Amino acid sequence: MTGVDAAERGEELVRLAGVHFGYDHHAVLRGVDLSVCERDFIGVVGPSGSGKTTLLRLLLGTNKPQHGSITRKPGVAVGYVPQLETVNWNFPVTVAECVLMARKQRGLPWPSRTDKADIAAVLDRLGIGHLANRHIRELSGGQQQRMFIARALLRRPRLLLMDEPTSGVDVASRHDMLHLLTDLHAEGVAILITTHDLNGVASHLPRLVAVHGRIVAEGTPREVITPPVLEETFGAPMQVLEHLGMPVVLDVEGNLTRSGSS
Ligand SMILES: Nc1ncnc2c1ncn2[C@@H]1O[C@H](COP(=O)(O)OP(=O)(O)OP(=O)(O)O)[C@@H](O)[C@H]1O
Repeated sequence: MTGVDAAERGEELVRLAGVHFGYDHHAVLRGVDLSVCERDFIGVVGPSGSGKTTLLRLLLGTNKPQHGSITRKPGVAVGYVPQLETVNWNFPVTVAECVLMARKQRGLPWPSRTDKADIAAVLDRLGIGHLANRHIRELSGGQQQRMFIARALLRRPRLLLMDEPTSGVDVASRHDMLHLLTDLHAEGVAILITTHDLNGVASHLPRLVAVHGRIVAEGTPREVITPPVLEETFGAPMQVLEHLGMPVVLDVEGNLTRSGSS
């Protein structure tokens, strides 16, 4: 990092250096150098299958690098919010029970009084306190997303990793989600999300990482949302205009695009 970056971004929480990772010897990410710092709010963009979720799991620690190293600041709790499509919604649990899973390592199958109070507080904070006893399947997509954020927050994370927090929700819910994440960031939580939405989400974030089997570019939206970087990342030519000081991505026909894959 440059001196300016280091001052603005704060101390490093996790650093990947020369990381390679693949499934069954099929390489997914190669030569990844990436730092996530205490004041970061990062969006990871790239087409489907480019390695975004794999990168999140490396940062979380559930994927171990085959080459290279991952250094973590000791004692940093990391919260993870999965992509909703990957969740088994038939699992017979209520919202409160699902959130309590964040504390399962404490060994008790039932919640303590402190657990109950903490769960109620975090669900209220996320505006879903009234849904605590509902089955998880009965929630809307936006509410399910909030439930997983509640579960992640119960661990009091310094770093929150979220896979596609705005996919499949309407514009108002997307707006609410970005507000919530901005508030958490202002409270001192470092945030890294993946997104396919270049115009609605990525261009509003302070820092972006473009991924396609490797890190193609990293920096501010103005540095990353450029025709050469987008073409290298998404494999398709795109135009970039500027509107109210922010980049706006259009496909070759001049239509607004959510990502290179749509
Ligand atoms: N558990 C797994 N076993 C084998 N291959 C996997 C596994 N998870 C992911 N892959 C493969 O690794 C590649 C990268 O997947 P990853 O989920 O990281 O991509 P992504 O950028 O998050 O995609 P999307 O935007 O569709 O969520 C893909 O080719 C995928 O099929």
